[in-house]
Parts: sequence; structure tokens; C-alpha cells
Amino acid sequence: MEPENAAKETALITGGGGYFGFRLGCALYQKGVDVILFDVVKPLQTVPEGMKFMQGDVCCLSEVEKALRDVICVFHIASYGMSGREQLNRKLIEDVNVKGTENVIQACKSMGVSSLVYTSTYNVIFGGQIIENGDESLPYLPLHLHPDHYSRTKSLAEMKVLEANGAELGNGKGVLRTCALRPAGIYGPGEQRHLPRIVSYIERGLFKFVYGDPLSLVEFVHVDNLVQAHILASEALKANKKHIAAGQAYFISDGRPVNNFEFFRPLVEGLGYKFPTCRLPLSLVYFFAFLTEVVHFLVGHVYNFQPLLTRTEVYKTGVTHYFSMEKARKELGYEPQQYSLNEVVEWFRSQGCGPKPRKYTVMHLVRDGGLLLLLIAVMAAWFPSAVTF
Ligand SMILES: NC(=O)c1ccc[n+]([C@@H]2O[C@H](COP(=O)([O-])OP(=O)(O)OC[C@H]3O[C@@H](n4cnc5c(N)ncnc54)[C@H](O)[C@@H]3O)[C@@H](O)[C@H]2O)c1
Repeated sequence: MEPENAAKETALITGGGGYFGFRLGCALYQKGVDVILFDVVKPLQTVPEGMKFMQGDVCCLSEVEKALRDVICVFHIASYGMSGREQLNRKLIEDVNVKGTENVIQACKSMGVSSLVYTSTYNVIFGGQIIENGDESLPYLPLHLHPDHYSRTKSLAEMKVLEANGAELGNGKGVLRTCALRPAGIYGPGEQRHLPRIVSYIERGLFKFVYGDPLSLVEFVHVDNLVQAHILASEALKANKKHIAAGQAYFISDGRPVNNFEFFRPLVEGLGYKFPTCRLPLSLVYFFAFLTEVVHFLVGHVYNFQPLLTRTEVYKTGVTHYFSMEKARKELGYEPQQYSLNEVVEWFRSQGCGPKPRKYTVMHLVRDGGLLLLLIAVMAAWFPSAVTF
């Protein structure tokens, strides 16, 4: 985005009420861009004066078209079904991620929007197989191999966005240029999706074990590095950057592969808790997640509980997969900054998190006993298949 060139540009962010979308909106606004946050729900934070929030649904074409009047660039971030119980709502996942993306593309064409940056995910390539220093030449994971519908639909949406590159704009003013960024797991202060869930498990005493190979490596991306990448990508769709990003996908992370649990150690210890020493086999935890999903499938419509872990979450956290940042560095000029989890720890402390004096009650005894029995039952069911395997 280059607002300094004469007239101010307007960017619209679908999912602008969410964690990353809001942060991107604020950064763009500080650069002098007019920003519209488009979302079904209002942001948790107060929208700064000058920035506009528009309530709307990407599943409704007319609402998207109405919002895109006079917009130059769309950052399509809205999505559904990434984690927890949301992962199990197939219909909504498909509506938002696939139909919603088709609507955004269609609206960009009909309303003459020239740039579309799509926020994709590592998961369009990764489906539980080991990937070390992979790059963008890797093929998409075949759709039927995705164990979760979110990743499958994000993959479909990314393909549609990249296929739309070069499409004629309805107003006869050139063509649509598109690109996709594939972030690793997002973290930062105030993140709402993964970190509060992890902290709640820590606080409720449920974070009692880690799993998988201690040498397995995954990646994360600090929210502000991802903001930087999106702004650079929108610039790289322009003529003065020879549209270098047009039709392209880029992996985006902090560029520092790390063991998933070691990444969170500063958070656990920084909040004053003990880091678990018990390590379980990945296949056992995967089997447990599978059983949880089966139970959710059977009773979810009556009791929509939050599964402790889903299968996708197990391999995302326990199986090595990390990618080269070379293409993003070379073509976008992306240079990730180094961040620590200190600001995240401070944020949770400011919310009152940390150990509190608690009595060990009968309820705790019942819960811990129940968990132990459950673990024994899962191990008993898992052990024969693991031995056979
Ligand atoms: N959080 C991660 O670790 C991670 C990792 C890789 C990729 N991503 C991708 O990054 C993006 C942002 O992630 P986030 O963590 O900020 O998610 P988020 O859930 O905070 O934001 C998504 C936003 O989309 C909005 N939304 C959902 N359905 C909508 C609809 N029908 N119409 C309009 N808005 C709708 C939600 O209300 C929410 O505000 C998503 O596209 C996600 O797939 C996230």
C-alpha cells in the first residue's frame, strides 16, 4: 500500500474483527491507508477513530460487494474452523472458507478491486508428513488426505484465489492481481485463539504431559511479522514492483524452527507453573484425539464440548514441519524480526493469570481419578494396535 502517492487508498480486511485482521488494520491505518474492517462480529478492541468497522458476512455476495465500493486492495482473512470444536462444524467451515472466498473473488472482479491478498495456512501442504525446510515448489496435499475440513477448505480457497490472478475487472480497468500467504501458527500479546486455550489448560492443571519426539520442529509467526509480510505482499502486487507476487504463494514464519513444547516453556514457567516432565508417544495422543472426535461426533449436537485436542492439532504440534523463507525474503523483501514470549507472558499476567492458592478438593480428586482412568482405558485400547503396527 502506498498512500503517499496522491489520493488515499482504501483497503478492506475481511475478518478485520479478528486478532490478526485487527492488528493488520491498525498497521495499515498508521501508514496512512483508509481501512475498513469487515467482519460478522465487532472487534474486541475499540476501533481507533478514523478506521471503519462494517458488519457483514463473506457468505453474502451483496454485502461484500457493497463493502468494496472504492476499495483498491482486499486482505481476505476471514475464516472459520481453525481450532477446537469449530474444527468439527463442516457446513459452516465450507460456507465461510470456500463460498466466502468465491464471493470475495467475485466481488473484487465486479467492483474493480485490483489487489487481493489471501491469508492461507501451512496446512495446504502439510498433512502430518515430515517436512524439513520445504519450499513453495511442494505440491498441495491431495484434498482427500486432509484429516480436517478446515485445512481442506483453506486449500481449495487458496487455489481459487491464485487461479483468479489475471482475471479481467468488471469496470474495464485492468486485471485482478492475487497472491496467498501461508502463515505458521500465529502468536502475540492478546491472541485469542490458541494461547488462552493453552493457558486455561495450564491453569486447570490439565497440562500434565508433552508428547512426540523432543527433536521434532515446528514454526510460529509473531503477529507483527505477519503484518509486515501482508503489507509487503500487497505492495508486490503493484506495477512498480513488476507485480512480482501476482499468482504466487509464500510461506511466512519467524524463520526459527523450534520444538512445539519448548516454544511454550517460557509461557508456562513465566506464569509460575511447572513444565511437565512426562512425555507420551505421539500415536497414543493421536488415538486419544481420534476418540475425542468420535465422541464429539456422537454427542456434539447435544453437548458441544471443547475437545482437549483434535487429530489435526496433535500432528501440527508433534510432527516436524518447517519451511524456507527464501522466496518471501527474495521477492517480498520479508525480514522477520525476533520476538520472545515475554510480552505474551506480561499480557496474561495483566489478565490476572498465574497460580493462585487453591485447596485440593474432592472434585479435584474425582477429576484427576477420572483422567487417570481415561488414560488407562485409552492406553489399553491403543497398545495392541501400536504393537501390531
Ligand atoms: N491463528 C493461527 O495460528 C493461524 C495460522 C495459520 C493461518 N491462519 C489464518 O489467519 C487468518 C487469521 O487468523 P486469526 O487467528 O486472526 O483468526 P480469527 O478467528 O481471530 O479471525 C477470523 C475472523 O474472521 C471472522 N469471520 C468468520 N466468519 C466470517 C464471515 N462469514 N464473514 C466475515 N467475517 C467472518 C471472525 O469473526 C474472526 O473475527 C485466518 O484466515 C486463518 O485461517 C491462522
